[in-house]
Amino acid sequence: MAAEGAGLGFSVASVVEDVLLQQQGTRLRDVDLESRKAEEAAVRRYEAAGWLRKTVGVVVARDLPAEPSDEEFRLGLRSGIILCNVLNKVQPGAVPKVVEGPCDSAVIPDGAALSAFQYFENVRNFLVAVQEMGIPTFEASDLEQGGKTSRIVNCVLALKSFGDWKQTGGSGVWKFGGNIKPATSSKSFLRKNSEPFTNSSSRNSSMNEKSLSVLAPGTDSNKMSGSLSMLVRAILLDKKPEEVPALVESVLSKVTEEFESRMVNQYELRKSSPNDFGGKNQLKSTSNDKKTEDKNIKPPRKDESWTKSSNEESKALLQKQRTIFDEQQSDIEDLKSALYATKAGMQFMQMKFHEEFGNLAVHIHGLAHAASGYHRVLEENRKLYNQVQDLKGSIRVYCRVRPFLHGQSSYMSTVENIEEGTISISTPSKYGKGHRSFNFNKVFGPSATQAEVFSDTQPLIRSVLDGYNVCIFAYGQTGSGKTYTMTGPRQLNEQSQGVNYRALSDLFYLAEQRKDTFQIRNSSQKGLSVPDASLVPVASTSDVLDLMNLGQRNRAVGATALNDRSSRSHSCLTVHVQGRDLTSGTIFRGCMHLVDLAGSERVDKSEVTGDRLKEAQHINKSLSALGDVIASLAQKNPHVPYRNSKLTQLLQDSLGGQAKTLMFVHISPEPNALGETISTLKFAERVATVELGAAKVNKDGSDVKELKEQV
Ligand SMILES: Nc1ncnc2c1ncn2[C@@H]1O[C@H](COP(=O)(O)OP(=O)(O)OP(=O)(O)O)[C@@H](O)[C@H]1O
Repeated sequence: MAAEGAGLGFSVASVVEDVLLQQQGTRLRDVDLESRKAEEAAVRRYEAAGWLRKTVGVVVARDLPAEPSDEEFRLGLRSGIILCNVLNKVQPGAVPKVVEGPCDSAVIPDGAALSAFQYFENVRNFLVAVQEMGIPTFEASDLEQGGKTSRIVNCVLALKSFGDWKQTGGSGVWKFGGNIKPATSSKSFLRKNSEPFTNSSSRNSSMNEKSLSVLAPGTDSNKMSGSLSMLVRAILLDKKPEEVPALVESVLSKVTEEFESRMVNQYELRKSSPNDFGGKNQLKSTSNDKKTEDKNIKPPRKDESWTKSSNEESKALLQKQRTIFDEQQSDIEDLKSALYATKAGMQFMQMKFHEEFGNLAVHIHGLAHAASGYHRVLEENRKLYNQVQDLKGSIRVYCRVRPFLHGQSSYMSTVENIEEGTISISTPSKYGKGHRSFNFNKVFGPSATQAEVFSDTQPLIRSVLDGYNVCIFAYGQTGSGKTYTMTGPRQLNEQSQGVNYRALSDLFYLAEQRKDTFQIRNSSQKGLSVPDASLVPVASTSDVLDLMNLGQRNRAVGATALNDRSSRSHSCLTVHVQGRDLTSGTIFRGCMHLVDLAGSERVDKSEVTGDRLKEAQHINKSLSALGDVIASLAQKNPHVPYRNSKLTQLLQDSLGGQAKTLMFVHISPEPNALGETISTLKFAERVATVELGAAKVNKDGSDVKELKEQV
């Protein structure tokens, strides 16, 4: 087998030869073999020399004999002049300038050194040129003594083959096969230019032995096969048959080892000289051994394709990374601008916030100022309001006439006339029919509604929240309508509700209205002056009414001649109120007494005896004491007899001072009650006269009217 890996730069045959030579040592000096090899080498050398002489002419090739020895061949070509000239003949212009040495005409003695200039220029230029052409080269040192002439011969014969190919028209692909042993030195020559054929991809394919023998007949392929056979025969000649397998195995092992070593060297060389990769592969030896070809060629192909795909992958990867980088860069820019926008927005918001905050502070300041002004006005209003109430009198007496009850319509009423604050009563006299008039703050006739009766009372409820004490009580003989005025009939509805409901309703309503400025709660600072009385916190009108019903159930009730459901005791409900002005912190305390007195009839009229008589006497006593207190207050007496009865003690804080007292005096229209009616009216008028007298200066209403308008 004489296959060559042209692209690898060494031949399998040469490897085998080297190994065999090493293996056999002196045995290879077999005379026959040596002579045969020498003969073959000489034939090739002569062929090369003959072609050189013929191509460059005898003048130029004067130093090269037609059949030179190894030394003569080396010395003849050592100046590089013949080589450059022959190359220019084959490939014109391949070596642009051939240096003709000064002693080119002189016979160069053996071993004499050429000028460095010639050596460097000519040989270098030649080697570079043939390398570019893809022709197997040799080492410059091969031209020196001890160099391998066979490689120079190979190069020349390859050049000859190329020249022949060109002379035949240069069609197709030039192929060269031979026992080429190109230089394996790390020294590489740069190509000055490139020939079209060297770029042919087909040049990268190795040739098979058939094409080699056809295109390069007579070259050393067949000879090498013969040479190897001879070598093998020589090695095995003196061996015993049993030694042969081990020897063959040893040789093959060595061959494999050497081959692999050279392969590795070749790869390393290519790796270190990537630019020469194509160039070194330009010259393709042929081989019939397809397997060997694949074995030799595939690795560099793989290497090349791998490098190519690796480069492509790297490029793709790089491109991808660049794209990602660009995208990220763009995202960063977007984020940056969003950040700036947000920042600007925040700053704007902050500025606006400060602005709004400043405006708010100004508004709050204004509101605070207005609020304090409002409270000043409110306080003023409160004072004026209560001043009006004072001018209206601290003790006000109202008279109410009960209508005839069912079945009494045939009676003549004792009430002759009612005119705002004056009531006229018919009185029998010795001289015929007479009448008597009584003056009060107001007189309500039989047809007056509960709402009308309460209308004058309502303003005083506000005074309770302003810290005034108010006492409302009903006075009159039994059955005259006291309970009706204070509570209402048995069948209650919104219209028939009495003073108690309305007063309490207003009180809680006003308290609810003032809750933002006043904190209002019921309280009792001084304690209760009535034993067994209880103080219960309440939050609404219904709470109070529940308590009133409880008290009503405990109230002594009995049938009398004048009222089948007569109240035989006083009913007193007191509501304590404490308010605090949330702005000024001022605390107001007020209370309201709602009193339904027991009947004021005379004992004889009510036809009571025994315990009832005692009861009536107690009632009369307390009412009498009340009359005395009120009379004392009205007359501005320095001493007011509060302690004469439990009733007056209970009402002490609401009778006198700044307290407002409202007395509803009730009379019955029946003639048989005339005596009690006159008696009641006389008592009531006594209370009212002093107040009315004080108020008379304002009777025309100018001052009161003016104050009302201010409020
Ligand atoms: N203004 C009025 N309109 C209609 N009915 C009335 C009026 N005033 C009183 N009455 C009725 O007259 C009756 C007696 O009234 P009431 O019980 O209120 O008298 P009183 O003064 O409270 O009696 P006593 O002192 O005995 O408790 C009741 O049936 C009541 O409904």
